[in-house]
Amino acid sequence: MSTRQPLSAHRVVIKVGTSTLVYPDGAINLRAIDQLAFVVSAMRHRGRQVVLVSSGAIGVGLNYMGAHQRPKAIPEQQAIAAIGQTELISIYKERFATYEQKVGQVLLTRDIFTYPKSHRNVLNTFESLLHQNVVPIVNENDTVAVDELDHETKFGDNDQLSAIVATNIDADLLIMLSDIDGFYTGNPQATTSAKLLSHIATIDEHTYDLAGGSGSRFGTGGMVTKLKAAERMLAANGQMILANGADPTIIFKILAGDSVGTLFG
Ligand SMILES: Nc1ncnc2c1ncn2[C@@H]1O[C@H](COP(=O)(O)OP(=O)(O)O)[C@@H](O)[C@H]1O
Ligand SMILES: N[C@@H](CCC(=O)OP(=O)(O)O)C(=O)O
Repeated sequence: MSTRQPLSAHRVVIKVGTSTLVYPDGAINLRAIDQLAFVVSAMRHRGRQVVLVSSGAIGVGLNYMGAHQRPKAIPEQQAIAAIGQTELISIYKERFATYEQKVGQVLLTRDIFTYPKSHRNVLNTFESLLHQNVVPIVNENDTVAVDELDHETKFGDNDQLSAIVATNIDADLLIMLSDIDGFYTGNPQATTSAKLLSHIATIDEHTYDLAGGSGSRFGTGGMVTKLKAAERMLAANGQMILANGADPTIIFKILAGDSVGTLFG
């Protein structure tokens, strides 16, 4: 199965989507969160530096409030995210603690890196956390982010946020876990004949033609934002792997060079 080189990346960003953390019926996938804590802790103990970018605030918030539908109004979504983020991070803290791994919460907006002083402060925070062997758990600061056209802090896109974080902290590899085995020649939910692409060296408009929107009820990005994230990584001479997060121990296979998911770059 091992058709790729093992990935020696020292600094790795892992992005995990709502679809990995929340079941389609709205329940929290505690097993996935536990496995994630196990894998990330193991990577850390083997000398890698890992940053986790985790979605799920809205999905977990809906579950916590016993709601089944994502509210339409932005303030209500932001309130649900505030509630869910608290719950999400406390689950992470507890699960990571069983593997003797400390975590720190970092909430960011996408434009943070465009302001020199905040940029410097955020980078210093990451460096300090990593230096202290603490795993930063990042999400968008959903209560601050706004949903305005042409405004960079558009609400709800952790795919691009993860690539912005990865390129700014000079991570070599972005592992993006979703609810699908990788990038297909079309949205598999709409096109049954769609085929998995194992390697994409360059991204152009033809690649975007193959990408569709989100397949889950609580996720936001779909494949377009994942391609944009991959483009950012490639432009910074990094790599991105899109793989299925149903079993987060797939990360061990990815790092070993097994041919799973789609490798960009
Ligand atoms: N070309 C494609 N290849 C794979 N999945 C695609 C493609 N186009 C659209 N999709 C959809 O994108 C979904 C993953 O995006 P999303 O629902 O936002 O997940 P996440 O919550 O992990 O970010 C898949 O489940 C699939 O339905
Ligand atoms: N920040 C929001 C959603 C962000 C988002 O991009 O969601 P997803 O498409 O599942 O990665 C949350 O935590 O619910």
